[in-house]
Amino acid sequence: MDLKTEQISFDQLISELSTRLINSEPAETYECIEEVIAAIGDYADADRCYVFEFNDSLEHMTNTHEWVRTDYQAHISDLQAVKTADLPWFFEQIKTYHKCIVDNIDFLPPEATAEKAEFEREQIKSVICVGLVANQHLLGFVGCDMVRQERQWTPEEIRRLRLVADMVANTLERQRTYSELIHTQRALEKANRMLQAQVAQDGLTGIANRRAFDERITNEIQRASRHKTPLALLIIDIDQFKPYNDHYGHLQGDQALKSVADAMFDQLQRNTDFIARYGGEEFVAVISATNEEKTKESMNQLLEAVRNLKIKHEPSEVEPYLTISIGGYIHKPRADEDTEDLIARMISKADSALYRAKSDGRNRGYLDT
Ligand SMILES: Nc1nc2c(ncn2[C@@H]2O[C@H](COP(=O)(O)OP(=O)(O)OP(=O)(O)O)[C@@H](O)[C@H]2O)c(=O)[nH]1
Repeated sequence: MDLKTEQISFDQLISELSTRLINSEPAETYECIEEVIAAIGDYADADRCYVFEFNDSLEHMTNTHEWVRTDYQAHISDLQAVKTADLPWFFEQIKTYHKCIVDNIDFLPPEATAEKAEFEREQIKSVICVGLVANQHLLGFVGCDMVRQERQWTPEEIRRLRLVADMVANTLERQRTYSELIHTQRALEKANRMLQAQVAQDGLTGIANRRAFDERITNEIQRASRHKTPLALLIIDIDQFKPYNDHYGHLQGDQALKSVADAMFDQLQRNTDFIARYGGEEFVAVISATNEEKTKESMNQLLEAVRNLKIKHEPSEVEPYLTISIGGYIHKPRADEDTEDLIARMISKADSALYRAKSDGRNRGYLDT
């Protein structure tokens, strides 16, 4: 092949490879670079062709891609996180001139003793490396080794490797930007999820708030209507909480509210049911796919869980410890029922049952159907 024909065929190869890199998905970048260095190594008649990447502080370099001619030894596994300070002459060449060209390792300058030892270890006779620079950042280098014989690298070969280096550098830069973008996107999604959770959470007790309840009851009514299963709504109110606050103070009142919320939450968690703070010292629970018997059982468990806390309540006329009263309503939603009307009706029915529980002495639960 004469020089002109060879140049044309190389330019064609570069053009094909760069098209492939440009069109590659970020996930395919790694494989694409592998293909590029294999094509270049083979085309340039080198024995090895590789890419190294620096870490951000330029303290380490890692061999990320390697192509090796058949029967020659690969070195990628022993060239991971190599300290740049261990090859100071080489690193200086790449950093300052963005290239390091060695035709014959016997003619390396005296200060390159570490480099000579490393080249000998890898049986390298000649080597050429060109810096990967994108947006004025040195990302690494691409290089070719000659093991078979020495080689005088021509200006044309240096020019070609520079083209390859620019192509790889831009691809890596694009990949980094993409990874940063993904990272930012994940962080944003996480922040968003946390915000959403906060929006649905009661600040004092940490359980769901009224807003979350509104959403949940709507969904549960629609689900119960589709599955034709009964749904129970409970309103739970702490007994004689005003005298509790008056006697123990508002701060201790807050503490008691948290303990009651925790105990009820733990109790209902087992049934994958839902409890929210409805406001003040009032809570609301939704028990799905249930029946009268199971709902009464859940109500008794809630009453018992709060009694078992044994939170002292001296001024109470009910018990010497904190208790709750519960009003419930159980209903099988029909497809023709308006969800909003039904929510209002369920709340009102549960409220009436609660009123009766309070009137009959508190520390009890009534369920209406
Ligand atoms: N510590 C504290 N108290 C609250 C909070 N929200 C509401 N309360 C108090 O809860 C008490 C509710 O009192 P009432 O509605 O009169 O009812 P009660 O004393 O519990 O009596 P019964 O419900 O009839 O048993 C009021 O004193 C409110 O100040 C809160 O976030 N923290």
